[in-house]
Amino acid sequence: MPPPAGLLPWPAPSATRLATPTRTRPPPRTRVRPPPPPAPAPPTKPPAPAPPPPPRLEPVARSPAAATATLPPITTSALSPSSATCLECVHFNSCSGCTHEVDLDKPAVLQEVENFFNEHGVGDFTFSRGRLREWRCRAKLAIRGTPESPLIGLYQEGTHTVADIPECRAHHPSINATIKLLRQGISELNIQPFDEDAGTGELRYVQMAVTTYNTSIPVAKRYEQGRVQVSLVWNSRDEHSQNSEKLSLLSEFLWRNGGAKGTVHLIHSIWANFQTTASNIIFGHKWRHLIGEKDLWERYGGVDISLDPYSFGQANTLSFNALLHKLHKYVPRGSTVVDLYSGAGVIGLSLAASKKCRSVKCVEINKLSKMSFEKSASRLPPNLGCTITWHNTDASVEPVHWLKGSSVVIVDPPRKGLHPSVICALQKVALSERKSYKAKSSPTKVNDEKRPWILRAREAAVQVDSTPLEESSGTWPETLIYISCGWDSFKKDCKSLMSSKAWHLQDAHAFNFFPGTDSIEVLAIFKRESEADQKKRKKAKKKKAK
Ligand SMILES: C[S@@+](CC[C@H](N)C(=O)[O-])C[C@H]1O[C@@H](n2cnc3c(N)ncnc32)[C@H](O)[C@@H]1O
Repeated sequence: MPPPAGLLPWPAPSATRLATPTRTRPPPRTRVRPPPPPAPAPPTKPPAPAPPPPPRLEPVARSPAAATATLPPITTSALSPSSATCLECVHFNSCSGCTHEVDLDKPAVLQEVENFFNEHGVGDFTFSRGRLREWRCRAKLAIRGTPESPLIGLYQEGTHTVADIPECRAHHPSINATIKLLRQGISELNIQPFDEDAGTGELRYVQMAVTTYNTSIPVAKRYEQGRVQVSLVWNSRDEHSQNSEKLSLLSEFLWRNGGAKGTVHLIHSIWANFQTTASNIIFGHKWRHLIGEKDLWERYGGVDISLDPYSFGQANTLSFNALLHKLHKYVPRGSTVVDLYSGAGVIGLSLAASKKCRSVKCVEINKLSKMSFEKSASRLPPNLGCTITWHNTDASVEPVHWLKGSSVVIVDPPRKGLHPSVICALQKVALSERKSYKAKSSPTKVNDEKRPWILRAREAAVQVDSTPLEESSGTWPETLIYISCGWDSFKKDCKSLMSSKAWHLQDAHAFNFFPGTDSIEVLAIFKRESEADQKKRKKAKKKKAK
C-alpha cells in the first residue's frame, strides 16, 4: 500500500508512527516540475485570450458509485491533457508529501510496472488513473508551532520540522476545511502545540478520516460533501488529567463551528487519543469518543463498512473501490476465501456478500480491528449462507493453517511485502508437498491442538453465521490474489512465487492510489500451476526452441 497517510505507511498493529518522511513516505526522488513555458513568439495577430486556469477538480468528479460500477478503467493510452494533470500546489517545495508536480496521471514507476507485467506474459494489463487531486480521505498530521501560529502538516524531508500545508491539493477538501477550523480553535483557545524536544504542550497530532457515505444527499454530491472523523492526539494520560478542560473546549469549538449545527456540516465526529510517551509513536492506547456519531460508515465493494479511528483504513476511497470492483471479478461464486492481512475485513466481507462465498476467513494482527469487523458484519444481508470468521493473529506464524480449506487466498500485506514464511507456505501448498500437508494437517481437531498461537487466534476469533466451516476439506488455494502498495517488494515476492513454478501470473492491474508520488497499487492474480499445465508449458517451450 501506500505512501504514508497524510502520508504514513500502514499503521503497525498497535503503534502507528509519524516517522520522518524518509522512512514513511515513498523514497525521496528528484522532484519533477513542469518545464518553463516557451518564450512568447512575436505577435502576428492580436493574442488570443489567456486559457482558463486548470480546473481545481478533474472535469468530472467520479462518485464512489461510478468508480465501482460503471466506468471502465482508463488505460495509459487514454491520458487527459497535461493541464489537468499538474499538481499546482503552493506547498510543493516545503512539503514532503508529493514528489511529482506534473503528469499525475502517470506515476514515474508506471512504465516499469507495465514492462514487468508484459515480460511475465500479462497481455491485458490495465492502469486506472483515478482522481488526481483531492483524493486523500485519510491523513495523519503533526501539530507544532505556537498557539498564535500553529503548524499543521507533515515533516519536511529528513527532519522533524513540520511544514504547514493548509492548501494541500491531495487532501479531500473537507480535510483542509477542518484543518482551518482547528487552527482557529488552537489560537482562540490558546492550545499549546506539542514541543517534541521538551515533551510539553497539549495537542500532538490530528488524524482526519473522511466518510463519503451520506445517503441523505444525492450520490453525485457525496464525495465533495464528505465529513471528517477528527481524532485529536492529546498529550495527557486520560480525560481526567489537568489539561483536559482545554480538550473539551477545543472539541466543543470544532463541533459548534463544523458539526451538525454549524453553518456547514463538515465534521462527522470527534475522538480523543491520549499519548504521553516521548517516542515517535503517534497514538497511545486510550481512545475516547467525544462528540458526534460514534460509528463512521463508508461504502466499500458494495457493502457498508464501519471504520473506527484505530482501525486500518485505505487513504484513497475512490481508487480502493475501483480496485475492489476489479478484484471481485477474479473470485468465482461459491469460493472459500482466506483474506490474509485483512484489517477490518473489508475485502473478505465484500466478497462474502457479492460472490456467495461458502466461507471467508480474515486474518489480521491488529486486535483493535475486531470491533470494526463485527459492526460491518452485522450489516451484511441475512442468510448469506457463508461462514465468516475474523482471527486476531500473525499471518506469518503457521500460514499453512490459514491456507487449508480455501480455494482463493487474498494477501494485502504492508509495504514491505510478504513474510518469507507466507511465501514458503504458498509455494509448498501449490507444489507436490501439498499432499503431505494434507496428510499432516487435516482434519485438525481443536482438542488436539498443541500450538498456543493457533489456540489464541481461535479464542480471539469472531464467527458470523452458524454454518459449520468446512475446515476439514482437502481444498488448497487455486487462485492467489496479491494486492500491493510496495512495488519493489511485490516484484521480489512475485519472482519468488513464480520461480518455483508453483504459481503463474495470470492478470495484473495497477491503480493510481497516490497521485503526486511514485507509489502505485497493484492487483495481481496468480493461478496454481497443475502438473499438467507445467508439462504443457515445457512441451510448448521445447517446440519453440526447435
Ligand atoms: C495494507 S493493510 C490492508 C488491510 C485491508 N486489506 C484493507 O484493505 O483494509 C495491511 C494490514 O496487515 C496487517 N498486518 C501487518 N502485519 C501482519 C501480520 N504479520 N499478520 C497479519 N496481519 C498483519 C496490518 O495491521 C494492516 O491491517
